[in-house]
Amino acid sequence: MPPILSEKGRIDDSRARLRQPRIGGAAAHVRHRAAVRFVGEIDGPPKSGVALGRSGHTGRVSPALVWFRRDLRLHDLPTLLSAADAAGSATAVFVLDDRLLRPGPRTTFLLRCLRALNDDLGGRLLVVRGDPVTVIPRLARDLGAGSVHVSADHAPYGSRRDHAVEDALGEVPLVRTGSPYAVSPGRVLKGDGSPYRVFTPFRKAWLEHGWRAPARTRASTVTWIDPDGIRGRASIPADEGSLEVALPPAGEAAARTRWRQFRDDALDRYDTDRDRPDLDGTSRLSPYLKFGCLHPRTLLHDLRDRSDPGATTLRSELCWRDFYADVLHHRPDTARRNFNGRFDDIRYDTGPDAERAFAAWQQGRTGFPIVDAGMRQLLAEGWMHNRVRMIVASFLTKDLHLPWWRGAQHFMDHLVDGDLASNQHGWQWTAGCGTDAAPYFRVFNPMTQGEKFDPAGDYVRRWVPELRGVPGKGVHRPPFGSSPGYPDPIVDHAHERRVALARYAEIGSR
Ligand SMILES: Cc1cc2nc3c(=O)[nH]c(=O)nc-3n(C[C@H](O)[C@H](O)[C@H](O)COP(=O)(O)OP(=O)(O)OC[C@H]3O[C@@H](n4cnc5c(N)ncnc54)[C@H](O)[C@@H]3O)c2cc1C
Repeated sequence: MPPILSEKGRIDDSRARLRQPRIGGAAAHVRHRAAVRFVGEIDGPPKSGVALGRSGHTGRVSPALVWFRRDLRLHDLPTLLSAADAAGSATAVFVLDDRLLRPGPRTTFLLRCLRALNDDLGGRLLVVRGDPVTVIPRLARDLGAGSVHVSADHAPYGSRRDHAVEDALGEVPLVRTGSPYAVSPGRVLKGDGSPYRVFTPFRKAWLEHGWRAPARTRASTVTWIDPDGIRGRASIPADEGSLEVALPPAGEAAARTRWRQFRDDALDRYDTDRDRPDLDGTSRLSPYLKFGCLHPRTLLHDLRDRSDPGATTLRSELCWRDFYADVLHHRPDTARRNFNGRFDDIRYDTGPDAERAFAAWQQGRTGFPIVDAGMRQLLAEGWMHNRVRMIVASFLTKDLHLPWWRGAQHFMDHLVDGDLASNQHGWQWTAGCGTDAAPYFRVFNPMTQGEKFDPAGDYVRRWVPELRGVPGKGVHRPPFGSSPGYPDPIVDHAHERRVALARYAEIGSR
């Protein structure tokens, strides 16, 4: 069954939903097969290379445009089914949108993923630079495209942009199929139609809602048009020479390899190891999920027969990702503002001392070893372990009394997986002002957190060379002045905890 289009090409999933079972239901596979049969390749043997020219389907003459954004893969990509269903051939396009491409490790990783996608498409990725609102309609016109196919973007900028593109396309429909989430934002609602604000009931409803089976797609699902000679074609920019961040290998093949490795070697222990920054205990799939080199549905499908603690915990973590996207979808203002407006009145530190403290936090020179290790890992790898993200965020907001959004901005500048929904709400959760927030009185003690989750001190010694001479877990409480080059603590944690609680009490009574 083809995607069902309503006015202006928006997908009306409600009918499709009724007919499609979820969580790997067999009928979902049948649908995918039926949808692309005229292309004749989805279940057949792979062709050598990427198919060229017309598929032989004569009923539809206009080619399609497949616009890649946060879905830089070819497997399990429903957009390809919708394009194959709509047209005999398609142009694959990516728009280098300067509003999103700030120099930094995330952009470098994205460009590497684009190169990998281009290779997977046999060099047939059309890259253009500019504002998608003008570029996409111009391309559609130039190429005589009958439809433009995308995965839906639910983030504030992306959804505004897509509505503007849709308006500028006029008669040519923008066909949204799927999204970067297992369950698209806005789908899981309470009985009264309102959104969830608390994770645990959301997860229950999310599990009951379920997700579709993976879309059976590959490069040859669509007959790709050679973009050579198309007006405005740009090349994929070269890597920044100065980048000193150690990035993971980019692209879909690397993502799938990492997933298999994690699933086969570490998933069994994930529920216990995931809080240990000294171990390689988490999947490190977040950069791939960020750019859609891998879809969470693919992972959830692989986990479908597993109810062991490791698989159950991973399913739950993937649900957090969907939850935060859902929260941001319903409350786009929370990208910049407190989810809980009561926190608008909290007092922050300002002035030169506060700025010095912020700089020390950014550079990993606070004198709190686990905080400094995390901040240095962020600068070196563009990634930080989840437990340590919580510790450094708690430290910034509750020990240094600085606003969460300053820390969130620093994270967005450096994280390869930097994602508005997960980042802003991860910060708000820790600061106490978010949905489902940690109680405001929970102030992480960086020393005891370090001793508990980095019990032998290996994580700290890896990232803070000045402390390599301090053995065992003593590294979390180095004696004052004992390690040359390493700063003494910039604040007294016990005192700052009391200050934080007093400031929370002030807003609590208003
Ligand atoms: C202050 C703060 C900021 C954060 N910023 C981001 C961000 O910008 N981008 C981002 O992807 N994650 C963010 N997270 C969530 C989490 O830290 C990362 O997703 C995780 O560390 C990525 O490593 P992993 O892939 O090995 O995770 P795993 O433990 O292997 O988890 C698998 C996947 O589940 C999802 N996931 C796991 N935990 C969370 C969570 N708490 N919230 C949302 N999704 C989760 C991620 O997609 C992750 O890749 C943030 C958390 C905090 C506390």
